[in-house]
Amino acid sequence: MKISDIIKKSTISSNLNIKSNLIFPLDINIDQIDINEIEGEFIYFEDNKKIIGNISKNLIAYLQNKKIHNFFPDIMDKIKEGIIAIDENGKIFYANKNYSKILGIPLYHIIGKYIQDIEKEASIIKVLSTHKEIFKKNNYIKSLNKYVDVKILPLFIKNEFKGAISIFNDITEITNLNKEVIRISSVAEEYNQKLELIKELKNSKIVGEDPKYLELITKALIVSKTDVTVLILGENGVGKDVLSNFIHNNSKRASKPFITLNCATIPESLIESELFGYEGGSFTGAKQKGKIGKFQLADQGTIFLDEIGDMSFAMQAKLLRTLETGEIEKIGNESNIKVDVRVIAATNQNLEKKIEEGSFREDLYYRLSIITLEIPPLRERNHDIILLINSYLNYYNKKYNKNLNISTKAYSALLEYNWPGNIRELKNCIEHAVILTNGDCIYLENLPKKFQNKALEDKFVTLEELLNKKEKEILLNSLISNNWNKEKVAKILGIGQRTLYRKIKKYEIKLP
Ligand SMILES: Nc1ncnc2c1ncn2[C@@H]1O[C@H](COP(=O)(O)OP(=O)(O)OP(=O)(O)O)[C@@H](O)[C@H]1O
Repeated sequence: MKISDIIKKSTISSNLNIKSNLIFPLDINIDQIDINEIEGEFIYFEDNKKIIGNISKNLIAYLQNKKIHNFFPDIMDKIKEGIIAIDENGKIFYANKNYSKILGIPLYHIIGKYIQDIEKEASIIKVLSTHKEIFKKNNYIKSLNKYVDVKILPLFIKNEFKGAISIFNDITEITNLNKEVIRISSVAEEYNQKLELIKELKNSKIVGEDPKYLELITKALIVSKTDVTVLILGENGVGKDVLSNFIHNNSKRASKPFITLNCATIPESLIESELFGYEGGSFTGAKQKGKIGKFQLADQGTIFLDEIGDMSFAMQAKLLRTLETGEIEKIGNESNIKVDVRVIAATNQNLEKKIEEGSFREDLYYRLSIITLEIPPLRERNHDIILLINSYLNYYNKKYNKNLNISTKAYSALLEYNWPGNIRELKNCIEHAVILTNGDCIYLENLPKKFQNKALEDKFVTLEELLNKKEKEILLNSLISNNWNKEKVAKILGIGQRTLYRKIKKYEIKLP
């Protein structure tokens, strides 16, 4: 310890007539003072030939007795920072225990070695030439995959450069925690965007009782209990998104994120960063903070890759690698990151045909289609059309604060329609009608134009077709308005119950 560190400086009158053997230079080390030669109570110190303060002999004796350098290694080992000191050539002459613990290298591998041989890119090496201090926050040490806050100070003795000391904190845990916080808040952001959709899904629930559809839901329920990759096939608007949500919600991952990526709406150039993310500053135009990809957002949860048929061939290879290794390659980050994600993909395209054409990878197809669920189009789920009309009428009545019924004509028109846009089209059509209808009933003219054109086409059918149509309409009308009570309907229409059943079968009327 130096005197200059502990003395209170003040100019002392030179009239004191101090003996010269009581005066020492200010930069002297405590241990260099020979206490036995001192007679008086105080020892005086001078700087530039001026006495600038004194310290009691007792204090000097006490400090000499304590021999601070004996405690020094122990103190240094007890602080949580890692410390290393090198001489002016880079040779390591000191490292505390925490240095060895943080870096996972035993001290005997460090002391006496050159820092240049141990960590080629260590910042302390720079100080050997600049003689300037360095403070770095959140410094990434590549070889150890650790983050540290580091202070590096040059060491001088009598203005001569003698080496450098580096003091650093391991902040890997905090950094990782921070990353997790950022990831979670990105998930929350993603969820916020979907809140409206989720609200709607909750209210509308899954509707479907058609045997084909029920078989599909049962299969989905079995599959949901496993982690296997699922490929959902089906035309636009049949409910692929709904089904993948259903699988996630019934899986053990239900409380974890469900993240969606529509491969058709993301430009080819962005899809890799959307899926895998990138490190800050890894390419021109990259955000400073970097970006967390959907795979990382979905960690422990499910990722839904919609319109997978639109993914580019190059991207398909990267996706396959992730599916096979369970790791992602973040752009700008050399080490791969492990993720635990269940993958559900969907498409309305014929992937086998795409394989033949050479635009879809066969190996990816087999990896994705371990389980394939095909959703039947709405036109093949006659009975579900009725259920969906009723369900959406209910839903939109509530939403728009109305209490509308549907006229028989409008009902028949909806039932006979071919529904190329499937459930989405039906849903939109009911919403359209509910919004535009004043009064208490939705009539044919309240439906979108395409249904009215269909009604006009009726003029060109044969008499028999027209009669059949009318008969079906009357039957349906009676069944609906009598709550599907067949006995009552047969009575009202003046026909036997058997005849009624025959006609129901003939006109393929599905009973609820
Ligand atoms: N079984 C169902 N019961 C009630 N509503 C459904 C059902 N299936 C789908 N829907 C509704 O139909 C609409 C279309 O569904 P979804 O988006 O899941 O279809 P998709 O097949 O994924 O469409 P796309 O091919 O355009 O991606 C949504 O509004 C959804 O709520």
